[in-house]
Amino acid sequence: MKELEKLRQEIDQLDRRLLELLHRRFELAKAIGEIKRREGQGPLDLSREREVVRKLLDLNRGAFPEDSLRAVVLEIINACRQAQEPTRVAYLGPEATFSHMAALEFFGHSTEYVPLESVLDVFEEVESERARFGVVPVENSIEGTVSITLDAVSQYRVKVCGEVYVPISHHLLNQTGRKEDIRKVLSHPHALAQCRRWLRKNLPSVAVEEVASTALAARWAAVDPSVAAVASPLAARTYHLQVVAKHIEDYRGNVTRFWVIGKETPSPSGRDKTSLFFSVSDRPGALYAVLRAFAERRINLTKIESRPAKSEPWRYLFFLDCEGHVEDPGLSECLEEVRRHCLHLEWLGSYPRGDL
Ligand SMILES: O=C(O)C(=O)C[C@]1(C(=O)O)C=C[C@@H](O)C=C1
Repeated sequence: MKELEKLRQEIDQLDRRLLELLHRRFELAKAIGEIKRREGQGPLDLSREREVVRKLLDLNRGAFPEDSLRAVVLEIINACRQAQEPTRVAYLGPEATFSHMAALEFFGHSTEYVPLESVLDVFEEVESERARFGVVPVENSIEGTVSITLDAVSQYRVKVCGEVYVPISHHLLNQTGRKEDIRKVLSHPHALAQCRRWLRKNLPSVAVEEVASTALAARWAAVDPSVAAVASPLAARTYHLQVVAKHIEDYRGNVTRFWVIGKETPSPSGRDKTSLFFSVSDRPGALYAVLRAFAERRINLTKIESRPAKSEPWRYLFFLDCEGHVEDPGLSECLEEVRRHCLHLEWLGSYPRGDL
């Protein structure tokens, strides 16, 4: 037998074994689902999921690429969780936005997705429990905070229960893949801003127009041959577009952080983050007293940002993210002290940290 045939036979045998193992894993997850239902627990245990992924990544000594291993394992867990209870997830649509990519990364392909028109629609869908989770952008490494998300999280009765980082890379897409056919370029203002130099250099006389999302631009390009969209590779696949040019952003290392919002709190995973917001009285040292409480306990802050309180001019809400889980004794004691220095303090959630 030829060597190639022999190797293929071995792969076929291994694939059959993988399939058997997948079925067995699926049955075990269903049995766990039954126990959770009897005990009145929801199917999702984000901390356990992160632990399963981390254990396998730690064990990975072979040549199989880490990114691919992570994607395969997450997809298997997602299918098992979906078998326990179908999960409806809302995201900032339309299909093929970066929020959609974040949702797919977190919840996999076997989940029921609801694309919605605005960030507030996603919050409303989750608050009213029409969707169990929502995925919204919170911060971009170049453009900064998505203020509508911070404002909404302080107003709606939802919690932050996860985070996902998605590398942002823009492609120029149209129906033919030919630059000469382009009369107009459409995209979201952030995407256009991130590709401004490239567009000016490579398409100097072509009109550039802003639309509500990169995915909407791709939808336009799919029906108008004179239009090109600045959008994601997922948009190219979803709307059957050709790539005119890849990675046209002016800055590399562009990443967006997304929040997963819902009504549950993952248990501590050992690698968590906590988000909160607070207001302090208008006097010297008020903010310092809050920050000192974290500093004295050596609790690392990963972000702090102020937003107008809106109830009164020149009053602010401070949004803060720190390392740790609200159930960690050090952090819970810290928050007790912080509360004494604040006019108002609200905990927004503790969740496993996303992988950068
Ligand atoms: O361990 C559990 O609690 C399970 O339900 C199994 C499992 C998995 O497939 O590994 C599935 C869903 C949960 O979110 C966590 C893990």
